[in-house]
Amino acid sequence: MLEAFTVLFGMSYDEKVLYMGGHVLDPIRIGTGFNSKTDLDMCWKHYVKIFVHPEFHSVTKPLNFRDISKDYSECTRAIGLELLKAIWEGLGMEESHINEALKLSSCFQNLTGNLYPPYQNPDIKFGFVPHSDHGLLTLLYQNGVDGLQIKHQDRWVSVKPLPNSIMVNTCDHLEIVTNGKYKAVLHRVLLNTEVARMSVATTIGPSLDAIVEPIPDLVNEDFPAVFRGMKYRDYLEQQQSNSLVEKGALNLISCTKSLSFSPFSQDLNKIRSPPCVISVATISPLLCVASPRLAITVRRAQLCLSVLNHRAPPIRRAAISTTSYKPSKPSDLIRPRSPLYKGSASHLVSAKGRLRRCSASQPLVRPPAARSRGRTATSISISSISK
Ligand SMILES: O=C(O)CCC(=O)C(=O)O
Ligand SMILES: [Fe+2]
Repeated sequence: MLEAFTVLFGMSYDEKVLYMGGHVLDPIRIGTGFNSKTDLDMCWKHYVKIFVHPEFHSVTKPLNFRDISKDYSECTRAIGLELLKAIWEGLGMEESHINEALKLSSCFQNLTGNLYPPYQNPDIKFGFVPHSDHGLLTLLYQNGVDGLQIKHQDRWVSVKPLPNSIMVNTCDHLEIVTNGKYKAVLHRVLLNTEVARMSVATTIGPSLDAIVEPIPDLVNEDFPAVFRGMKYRDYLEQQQSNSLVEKGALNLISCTKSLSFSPFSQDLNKIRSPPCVISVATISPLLCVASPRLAITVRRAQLCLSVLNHRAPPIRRAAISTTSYKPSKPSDLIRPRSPLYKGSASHLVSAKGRLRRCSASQPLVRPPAARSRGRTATSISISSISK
């Protein structure tokens, strides 16, 4: 898949311009930064974003892109849905019940190729600014170049790309539907001055028409709903149309009242009025596999309280280890080809609305997977770190 995106990024401006500058809900978009209209100077990257489910879309060139991306999307969707099943089970929730609430049979899935050309400029720090993803889970494949970091216990921690592995990030809608039991993981990408980084991210979310709110089974007196319901399509549009500011979109639908946790209920009663924000992600909930404690951080201005001792939902391990991404087409990403990307110029980098050329003459580092002919991606690393 990386290879197909590499060819796509390397195509001429004329071939790509068709997909540039559209609406955030257009099924195929090519651009620069996060949202070309709002944050040109903040994210040093190019992207291709394609909606692949419930309707499958594809660019027409490169010619093999359609087949490869269809195959990749189907495999990763199967993994994502299997992981979600394990999560529902761990929380003691009825699978059918939650699938209905999120309308998962017509779940939304997008496929994003990210290209971060090497760059050195003291004014631009990030390939991708700190953010959380909008969906339920994001499955991420990287080309082996460092840069990705996640926020863990208020510190940014580098996540080493593991060869042949897909990393899983928990996203905003998992936090919403589980009423904050699972936290969307904050992540960012630092710029690399030497080599280009590439990643393929596929996010699986509820149906675009689902109005998502905390599932009633997880709402009670001790844990009142921490988010308001919102249609996923509206959330997506809002999140994608604005600058990404950490968990800005999620915070907008955070409830600011009725916080009555013990043992801090007294303190929390004092901070019922806005702008109290609950559930800033300090721990990726999937880290619960390793850590049985889930921290919920409640913040109001400078005030931080930690509510601990909530038992973390167990993950059904079998679900994680029995499913893996197996490219079924020989043309897929693991086929070696050297170098992946050479000498061509990309016109995609723009600043303040002007398109300017960016030479990407440095070859991309070959993904570790490419070195081992015929190997499949066999492991899934959960987005988190072990201490
Ligand atoms: O390139 C990466 O590793 C991260 C990409 C990402 O966060 C995203 O596409 O949402
Ligand atoms: Fe992301």
